Amino acid sequence: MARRAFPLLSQWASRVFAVELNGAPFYFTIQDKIRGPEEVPRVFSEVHSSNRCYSVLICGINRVRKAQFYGQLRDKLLRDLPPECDLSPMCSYLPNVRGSVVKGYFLTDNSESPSSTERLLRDLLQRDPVMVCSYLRAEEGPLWTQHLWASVGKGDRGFYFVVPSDEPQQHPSVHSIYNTDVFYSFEEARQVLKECADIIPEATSVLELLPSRAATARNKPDFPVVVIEGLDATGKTTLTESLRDSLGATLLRSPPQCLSPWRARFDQEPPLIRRAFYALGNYITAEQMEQEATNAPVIVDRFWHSTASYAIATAVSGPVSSLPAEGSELYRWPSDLVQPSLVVVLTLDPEERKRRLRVRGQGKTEEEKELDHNHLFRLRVEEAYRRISGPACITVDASPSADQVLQQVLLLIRGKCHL
Ligand SMILES: Nc1ncnc2c1ncn2[C@@H]1O[C@H](COP(=O)(O)OP(=O)(O)O)[C@@H](O)[C@H]1O
Ligand SMILES: Nc1ccn([C@@H]2O[C@H](COP(=O)(O)OP(=O)(O)O)[C@@H](O)[C@H]2O)c(=O)n1
Repeated sequence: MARRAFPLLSQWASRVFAVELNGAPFYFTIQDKIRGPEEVPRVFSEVHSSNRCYSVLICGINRVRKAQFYGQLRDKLLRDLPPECDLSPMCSYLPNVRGSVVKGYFLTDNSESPSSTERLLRDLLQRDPVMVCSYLRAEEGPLWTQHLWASVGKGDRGFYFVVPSDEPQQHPSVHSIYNTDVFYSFEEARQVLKECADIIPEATSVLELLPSRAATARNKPDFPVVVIEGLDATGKTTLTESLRDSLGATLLRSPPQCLSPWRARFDQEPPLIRRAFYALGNYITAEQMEQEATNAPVIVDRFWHSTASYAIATAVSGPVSSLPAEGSELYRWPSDLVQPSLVVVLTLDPEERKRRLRVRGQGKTEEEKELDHNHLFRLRVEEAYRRISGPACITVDASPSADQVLQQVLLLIRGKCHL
């Protein structure tokens, strides 16, 4: 077993394992002996007793490499495993220990013989930073055992009984959102791009466009800065352009225009890198906001609410209740990011939003496609929008006509920003 797995092993028996089945996590843990009648965890209860299951967890310390390898591993397993093998995302963590989450995949092999799957997994273990376990039905009784591949250390017999684990209060991914999916300072996001500059040449170009540090908020901008937020097709572009014309305002967006050549490239990257890119876009826009607000009101199409809400809603799965709890520090506005005077979030009935999407008929990001067919994801994004703390934020129903929405938002801006 790779040396990189050793830190993971030190508290192996205290770990909880979560397997994602049909968009919801199922939990199990391990014990070295059976202490009484135990149930079979849901993950295993429907697996035929003659079949095998496996987990492949990614270890190592280089976070950029691990993030990229997670996607590559999925592609490799989908390509090379026998078709009778089912693949589900999984993770393992130490309860309440931030940074203890390791990610990987859970395989259920329904083929006649496990030999080709095992050959592939042995190969992976030799070459890649992974930790592999197999799961077998115990000879007597319905219980399953977990077997760590390769010798583990003195006194460790390398197998455990698999038992159900209580559902944790927080979705396990919540523990790894901080400065991985959502960045809370300019330096944290910039550091990620620095770390990937040798494997993604475009990162250097983005780094060159960045301000030398986050713009320090001046006491009060001369003119108000108003951010318009909302899901795709809620009418942000329509509204922001009308506001610009009505108020003689400057219109900005995040990500800013200067990042356009690199956006598609970073959209292909895993969350760690993609989110750092969008986070840095906000800091570039923040600098422009500060400059422009000395001359005229500023309207901004998307800002930190989008960056944080989409990231949090993607990191967790399942219903709205799996989001970080209301009031969590994960919804806290970064202290080094300029706060707008007002944030307006446009909301729209899902059917009307779909109709507008159809009328517009443009290409969408993968995330926006996901929003379309995943009702729960849409609800999570909208709820995360609501939970973000920091600048004043008002929700506006965007279903009336474009002019009525404009008039309502103008009234709000005049009332709240004394224009
Ligand atoms: N209030 C409105 N009523 C009806 N249609 C609207 C309204 N606002 C925008 N639209 C239309 O809906 C589509 C999406 O609007 P758009 O401004 O591009 O949304 P976004 O920028 O939020 O993705 C466009 O075809 C636009 O003309
Ligand atoms: N400030 C921003 C803006 C967009 N984004 C990401 O970009 C996607 C939406 O951007 P988009 O260009 O499709 O939005 P529209 O302006 O077309 O509605 C979301 O999936 C977010 O993940 C972000 O993270 N931060």
